[in-house]
Amino acid sequence: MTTLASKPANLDRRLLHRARGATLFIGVCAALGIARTACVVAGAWLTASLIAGAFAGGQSNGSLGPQLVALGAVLAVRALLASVQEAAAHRASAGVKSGLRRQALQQLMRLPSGKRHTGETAALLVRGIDALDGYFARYLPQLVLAVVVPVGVLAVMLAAYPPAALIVLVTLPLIPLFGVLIGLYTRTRAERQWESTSRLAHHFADLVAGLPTLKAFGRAGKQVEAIEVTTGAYRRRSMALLRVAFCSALVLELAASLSVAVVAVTVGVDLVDGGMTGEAGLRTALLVLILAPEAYLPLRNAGAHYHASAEGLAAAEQVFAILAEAPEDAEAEPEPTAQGAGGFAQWLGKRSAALAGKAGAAGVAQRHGRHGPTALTTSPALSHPPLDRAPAIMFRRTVFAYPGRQPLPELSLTIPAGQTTVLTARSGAGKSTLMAALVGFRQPVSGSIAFDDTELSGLDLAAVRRSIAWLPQRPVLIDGTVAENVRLAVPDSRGGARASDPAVAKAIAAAHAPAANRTVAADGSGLSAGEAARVGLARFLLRVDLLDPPVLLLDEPTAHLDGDTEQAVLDSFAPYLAQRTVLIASHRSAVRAIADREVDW
Ligand SMILES: Nc1ncnc2c1ncn2[C@@H]1O[C@H](COP(=O)(O)OP(=O)(O)OP(=O)(O)O)[C@@H](O)[C@H]1O
Repeated sequence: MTTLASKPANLDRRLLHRARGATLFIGVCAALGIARTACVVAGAWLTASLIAGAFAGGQSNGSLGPQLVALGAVLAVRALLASVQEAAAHRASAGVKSGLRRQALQQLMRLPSGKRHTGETAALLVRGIDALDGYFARYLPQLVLAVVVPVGVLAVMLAAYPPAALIVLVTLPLIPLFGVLIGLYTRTRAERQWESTSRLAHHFADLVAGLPTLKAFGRAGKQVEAIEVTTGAYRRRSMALLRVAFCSALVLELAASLSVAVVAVTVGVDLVDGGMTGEAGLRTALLVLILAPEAYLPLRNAGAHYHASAEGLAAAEQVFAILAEAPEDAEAEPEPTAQGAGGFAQWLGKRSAALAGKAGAAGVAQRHGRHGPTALTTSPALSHPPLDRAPAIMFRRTVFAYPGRQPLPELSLTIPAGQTTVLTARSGAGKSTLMAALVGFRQPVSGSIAFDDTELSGLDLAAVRRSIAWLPQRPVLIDGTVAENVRLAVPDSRGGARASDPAVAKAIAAAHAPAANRTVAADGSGLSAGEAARVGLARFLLRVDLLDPPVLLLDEPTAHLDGDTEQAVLDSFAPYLAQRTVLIASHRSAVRAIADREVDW
């Protein structure tokens, strides 16, 4: 983990830089701080005058009335300013948090999947970023006050009674000095505390995900001990951090109290010695005594709130580490099959947003007419796929390799344009890998892939993806209904198109998928393997119908189906094969029967 101690100032700068409106917020804090300083001085002056007037000046209760009203008004304004500052701080904090979350999520979508643990990421983006409230809503406003208030108070004290101002001037730096020393110590502890939080979230998410397996093997009970150990570590670290926070608050309190005591003794001695006499002398003495603690208060508060902000800063450091990561492939988007269902939905969402961005005036079916009268009604917002005709696909001496595995054999293959080719190579030969490569989710280690005469590496990958409908071997499902899962083919997006209910219903019927309102769980439970495969197929058909892509990739489309259903499904997508470059991975004879050619290697 990048340590917070390494570049704290830099982190603050980055935080403020990322925070839209943070500069304005600091400006507001400074203005409110100046107003609050004026209130502090006015309140102290009125209180001192009231007391001195009553005791030394012999003023009657009636003549003190206006001063009492003025004091009440000053206190009310001071309270109002505090609440305005609080509201502004929470508003600024909410803006910063949502901005950071958005940026981190966008970046995570660009980064290769599987690099981070879900539980840890969720804890970072939810609880971790929430902890920034401590920084923006409490620490930062106090820091601004810690600069503005002491300066104002010192100036008044200097004018009223220079010796007291001198004492405050000398002792005031002790507060930030102690604060920094304690801060350096607590920073490491705050980081450890954040590590514990991440580990706990990580462990818990793993446990919940693996619970069915653990129950099946009778090991679920054993996990209670593991959870106890992790939560115990978390509790101990939280308590250690709290202990330090309490002790440091005590130290700062002590330093401030001793300094105020020195001021009080100096003023008291001067009063006794006769250096300050009469109503004016008493008023000055009281003014100095009331103002002295006010000079220390914001610094003490800033020190105390630093601890509240430390966890958020540790989390922010991790968010910045994510933001600084360079995506392996700037164009590449996360692989849906390798991701959680939410990731898949977002991936499709991004695609849909891209499609909406290139929206044309006419519907896809009208423009292309590949389907003739069978085409489903589409929204006019859906775009024309960028590859406007079915291309030939060439693999030229292409080699794929997975980390830690022997590279797959070199492949040289031409898939003719506008034909249906069935790949019948043995299991493990690389059929799925080849399809994933066509949508840019796998890169060959040598050789090349070309659409017609243009190499895939030279094409706009996003545009290529828009020209392809891909049915992976194991389509990803999300928690929801069958219809919601199917609709992910072209999901809703801001300003984007939405597949109509009849279009979804037609795709479900064509794929012989379960009823639209059937509930589906992300892990596929609630559906048989065949039903889940048909939900994926319905999603594929909907995408084909709405986007009219010239390239279709189907990975074992009928693997889990019985003979009759297989035939019915094949009949339903037969009309979509014409004039498209279609690649199907399958060994089934019914699938081979609909192909123009077969390829083995
Ligand atoms: N993520 C991965 N990590 C490591 N190895 C992998 C990964 N995915 C696939 N492989 C390996 O790459 C080889 C090709 O796999 P691929 O799934 O492309 O084959 P396939 O021809 O589609 O197989 P099947 O017909 O069984 O679906 C296999 O040996 C497989 O074990």
